[in-house]
Amino acid sequence: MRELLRLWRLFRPYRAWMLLGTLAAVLTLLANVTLMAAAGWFIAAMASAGAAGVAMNYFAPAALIRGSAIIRTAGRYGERLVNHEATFRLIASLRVWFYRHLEPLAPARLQQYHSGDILSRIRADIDALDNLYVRVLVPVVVALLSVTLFGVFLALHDPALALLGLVFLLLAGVALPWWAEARGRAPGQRLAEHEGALRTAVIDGVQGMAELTVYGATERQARRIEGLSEQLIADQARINSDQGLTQAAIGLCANLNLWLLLWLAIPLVRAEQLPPPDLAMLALFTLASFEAVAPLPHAFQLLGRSLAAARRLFAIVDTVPAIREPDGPSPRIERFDITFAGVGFSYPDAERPTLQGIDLQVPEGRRAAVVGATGSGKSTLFNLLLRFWSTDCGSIRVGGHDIRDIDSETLRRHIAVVSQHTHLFDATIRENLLVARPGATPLELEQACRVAQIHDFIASLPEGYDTWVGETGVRLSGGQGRRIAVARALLKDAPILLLDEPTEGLDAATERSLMAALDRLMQGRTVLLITHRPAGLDWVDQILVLDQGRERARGDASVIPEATAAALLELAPTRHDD
Ligand SMILES: Nc1ncnc2c1ncn2[C@@H]1O[C@H](COP(=O)(O)OP(=O)(O)OP(=O)(O)O)[C@@H](O)[C@H]1O
Repeated sequence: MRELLRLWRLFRPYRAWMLLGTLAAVLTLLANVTLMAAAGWFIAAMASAGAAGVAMNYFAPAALIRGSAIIRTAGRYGERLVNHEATFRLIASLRVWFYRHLEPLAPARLQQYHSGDILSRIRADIDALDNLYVRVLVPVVVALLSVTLFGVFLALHDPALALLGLVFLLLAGVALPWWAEARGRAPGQRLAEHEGALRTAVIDGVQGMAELTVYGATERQARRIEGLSEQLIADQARINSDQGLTQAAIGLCANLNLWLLLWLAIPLVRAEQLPPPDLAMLALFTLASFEAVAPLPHAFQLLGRSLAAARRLFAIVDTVPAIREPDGPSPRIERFDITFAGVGFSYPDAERPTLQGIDLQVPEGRRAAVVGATGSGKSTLFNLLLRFWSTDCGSIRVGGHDIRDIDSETLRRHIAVVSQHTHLFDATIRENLLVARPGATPLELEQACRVAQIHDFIASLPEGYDTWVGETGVRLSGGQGRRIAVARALLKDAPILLLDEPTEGLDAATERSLMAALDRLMQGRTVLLITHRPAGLDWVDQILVLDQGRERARGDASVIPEATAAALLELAPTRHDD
C-alpha cells in the first residue's frame, strides 16, 4: 500500500491525462453496453410491432444505436490515444527519475548490483509501473464506476434483477481476480527474478564469449541460460493458463447470470410487469456488462507484479549515497594544490583498512607519483579525491578547501583522469571526444588529437572522426583508446590531472610515445600519477610508496631515483608489523 501511495505521488504530473483516459474508457464501455442493450430492445420491439401490425417510431432507437456505435469507436480511439500518450510521458519521466537517483550512487553503492540487474530495473520494472496505470488503475476505476451505474439501471427495472447482476459481477470482478492474484503471486515473483537472472546470464555470456570459448565453457553457459529460460517458460505458462481459466470463468458467470435473469424475468413478462422488448434488452445488457470486469483478473495479477517492481526500484532509489553533498554553497576553488592529511579508509566488508594515515602534499602545478604493488591502495586514493567514496578519517583538501565542503560536480569539473580503463562509448570517435567538452569545435578536437598523437591514425580511417568505435571501443587498440583518453583530458583542460597507470599493458615503443603525449598534457597542471612501473617517475617531483595501504617511503625524484623506487616496489608486499 505504501508503494502504491508513493507511486501515486510520482504520477502526479500525469493525473489530468489519467483522468481523461479513464473518462474515455468509461464512455466507451457505456456506449458499448448501450449499443448492445438498445439493439436487443430494438430488434425485439420491431418484431413484436410487426407481429401485432402496429406502427412504431424507429428513429429514436436507431439514432441511439448509431450514436452509441460512433461514441464507442471514437471513445476507443480517444482512450488509446490519451492513455498511450500518458503512458509514454509517464515512462519517460520515471526513467529520468530513476536515473537521477542512480547517478549519485555510482560507483560506490552500485557495485553490489550486476549491470544486467540495473538494466532490468530500468527497463522491465519501469514498464511494469506503466502497467499499473493502463492495466490496473484504469480498469479498476472503469469497473467501479460502470458496475455502480449498471446496478442502478437494473434496479430501476427490478431490484431482484439488480441484485442478481451485482452478485455475478462481484463474483467475476472481485472473487475471481482475488483467486487469480493469489495463484499468480509466487510465479509472478519468480518470473521477475528469472527475467533479471536470464538477462544477466545472457549479457555475461555475450560479453565473456571470448573467455568462454577459450576455456570451452560455452556449453555450460548455454545450459545455464537454457535452464533459466525453462523456468521462465514454466512460470509464464502457469500464469497464462490461469488467465485462460479466469477468462473462461468470467464467461461462465456471464452466461449463468443470463440464464438466471431469464428465469426471473420471463414470469415478469408473462405477468405483463415487464414489456417483452425489455427482456431482450436486459439479456444483452447483462452479457455486455461483463466487459467491465473482464480485465480485472489480469489487473490484479499485474498489481502484485507492479508493486514488486516498485519495491525493487525504491530499494535503489532509497539507498543513501556513499558521499554526502555539502549543505551550503560550494567555496570557489582558486588554487589547485592537493593535500591528503592523515587519510584513512576501508571499503565495506574489507578485512583490513585499505588506507591508513596517508599524508601527501602536491603544490599547485607540481607532480607527485604514488607507487606500490597491486592492491596497495593507489587507485583508492583517486577514488577518494574524486569523491566516489568518502574518507573514514583525515581530510583531503584542494586549494585549501576540504573536499567534503565542495559539491562533487564542482570538484570533478576541475579534475581530468586518464586511466588504464578508459571507457569508450558505443559511438563515433567524435562523440567520444565530445564527452569531455560538448561544445568543442572540430579544430579543437583535431588539436587535442594531434597532441595525443592519435590524429594521424583517425585521419587515415575512411570515416575519420565519424568512425564508430564499437561497444566499449572494441574497434580500437588499447594504446589508441588510451590516446583518446589523453585527448579527452586535453579537451577538458582541467587544472588537476590524475593519471592511473596510463601506460599499463602497452609495449615499450607505444609507452614511450604515449608518455611524450602525457608530458604535453601535464604542462602547468597539478598531477598525481599512479604507477607500479618506473616509466614517468623521473618526471615527478615527489614519490609516495604505498605498502598495503600505508606509507612505506617518500621523497622527491632525486631522493628516490627510479632504481630505488623499483626496488621499493619489490619490497612492497611485505607486511607492516607496527
Ligand atoms: N570497490 C571496491 N570495493 C571493495 N574493495 C575494493 C574496491 N576497490 C578496491 N578494493 C580493494 O582495496 C584494495 C586496494 O585496491 P586499489 O584498487 O586501491 O589498489 P591499487 O594499488 O590501485 O591496485 P592496482 O595496482 O592493482 O590497480 C584491494 O585489496 C582491493 O581488493
